Amino acid sequence: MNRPIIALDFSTMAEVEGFLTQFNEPLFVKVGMELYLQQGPTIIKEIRAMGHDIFLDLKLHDIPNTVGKAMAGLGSLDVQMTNVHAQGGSSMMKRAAESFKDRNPDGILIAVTQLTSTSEEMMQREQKSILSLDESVIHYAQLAKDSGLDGVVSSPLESQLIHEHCGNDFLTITPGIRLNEDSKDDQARVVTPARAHVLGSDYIVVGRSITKASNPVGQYIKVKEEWESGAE
Ligand SMILES: O=C(O)c1cc(=O)[nH]c(=O)n1[C@@H]1O[C@H](COP(=O)(O)O)[C@@H](O)[C@H]1O
Repeated sequence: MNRPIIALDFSTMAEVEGFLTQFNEPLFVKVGMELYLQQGPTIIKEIRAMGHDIFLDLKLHDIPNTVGKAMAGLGSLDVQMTNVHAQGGSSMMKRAAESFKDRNPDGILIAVTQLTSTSEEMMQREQKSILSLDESVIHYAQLAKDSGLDGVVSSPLESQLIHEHCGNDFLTITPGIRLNEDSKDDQARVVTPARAHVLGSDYIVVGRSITKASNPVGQYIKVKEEWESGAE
């Protein structure tokens, strides 16, 4: 079972250090826009030096040339996973994959399908999509697969469908994870770690349930046990 990925949604190195030094094991952590855009590439070096694996989540979405060039930079950083937005299209994703894999052949490149903060009602009202949420996620997953990516980001609610359409080796990375007692915050499609296991997600991404807990290590262990056992 892959370790739960902890979203380090902090803005300073001091907060990151304060959080990570509580743990006595190598973690898989996510560095997102909030942290990377304020601390830059140094944060990657610092976290790698502490022995943790990194998912660099910048969700690149621009014209193919720009994303290709930006991915060349990210490919030179020592990260284990990174992502783009599938809505940027197949040419953009192909350029991203070429640039990233050229420099980091073992790195995992994934694409966001529909954000877990998006509901079906919102998708149809704001994106004017004629597809259902499931259809849209499958469409983008297939496009990402055909463009040479390793997997997609979605809610665990779509993991089974993605595996049915794109195969079991195509990775499903799933945020929007909440324990039963947690609030949903700004997420629309939420699932417990146990349910994500049952639905066949390959990775779960967990932020506030762990980072805002009074005992983050205890909460991480709880999430990990639920995720590994599939029982709440
Ligand atoms: O790409 C992501 O990681 C991502 C995609 C998505 O659809 N939804 C989503 O929540 N995320 C990220 O996953 C994390 C979820 O955080 P929490 O809601 O605090 O658990 C955040 O850092 C989001 O940026």
